[in-house]
Amino acid sequence: MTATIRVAAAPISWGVCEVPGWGRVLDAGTVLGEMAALGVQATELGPPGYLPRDPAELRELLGRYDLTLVGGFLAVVLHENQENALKEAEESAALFAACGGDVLVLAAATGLDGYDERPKLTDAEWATLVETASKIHDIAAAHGLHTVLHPHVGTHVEQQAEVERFLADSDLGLCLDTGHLMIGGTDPVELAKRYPERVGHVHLKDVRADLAAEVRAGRLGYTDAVGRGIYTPLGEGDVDVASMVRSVQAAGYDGWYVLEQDTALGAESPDDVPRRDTERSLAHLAKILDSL
Ligand SMILES: O=C1C[C@@H](O)[C@H](O)[C@@H](O)C1=O
Repeated sequence: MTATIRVAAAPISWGVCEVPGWGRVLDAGTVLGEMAALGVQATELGPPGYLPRDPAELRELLGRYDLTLVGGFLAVVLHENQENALKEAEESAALFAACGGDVLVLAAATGLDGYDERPKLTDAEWATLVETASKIHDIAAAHGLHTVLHPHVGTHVEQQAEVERFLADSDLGLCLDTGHLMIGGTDPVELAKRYPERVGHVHLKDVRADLAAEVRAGRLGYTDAVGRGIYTPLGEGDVDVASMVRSVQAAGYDGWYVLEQDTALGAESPDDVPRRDTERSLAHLAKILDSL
């Protein structure tokens, strides 16, 4: 029997990223049209400037492509300037909820542009980070959303010790992003098995282990690694996606599986790369579901 799961896509697979100067950006009509043509049901929102932020306009646009909204990613500084983080969270949560979203995916931004550098936090700043995340959880809950912390390269929750520290210090669930976890040195399958009750959202990515090791060792910058193809379609890298899906399904996970292959389109990259790669990921996922 084929298991039924909720599958969504994310704009980053089409090169749409919150990092200034990341790469060539395809227009929203192309991205949404291709998502719909591939048969995904929903999308994460993507960064400001990509889709309208007026709820009625956004609902109308997504509706035109038969897509619903999962929620969205909010990378914001949590370790200082709490008032600003709470204001941004309130605005994002109100928008996600008004458009039918159910999850706020939070990342502990450094305050620098991009994900290549990471200043160290003091214990006091870490405590503020945890407290701000908890307050954002409450703000989102008031809008009917759940909040998950997304361990992410180039943020303050990247490496295994930081993921474990966050799990110990906070009650929040995690966005289990198989790619960012692996690059940060955490085995996503093992994490999912150890903390099944903390998996609140899933971003499915595949990653080349050789390039991930170079990034971890500090011999390759993250942006350069993305340019060299550290992210691959599902099934073509070194993440055990099948075991991950089996493990979270067996634990009763019933949230979204968001297909995300972080992509930076160069001036010469063909426009059809994101669609082709996502199609390959969907085919791999379908095989996994057939085997459940
Ligand atoms: O969840 C995510 C949102 C993206 O926009 C971000 O750049 C990417 O790395 C990611 O994992």
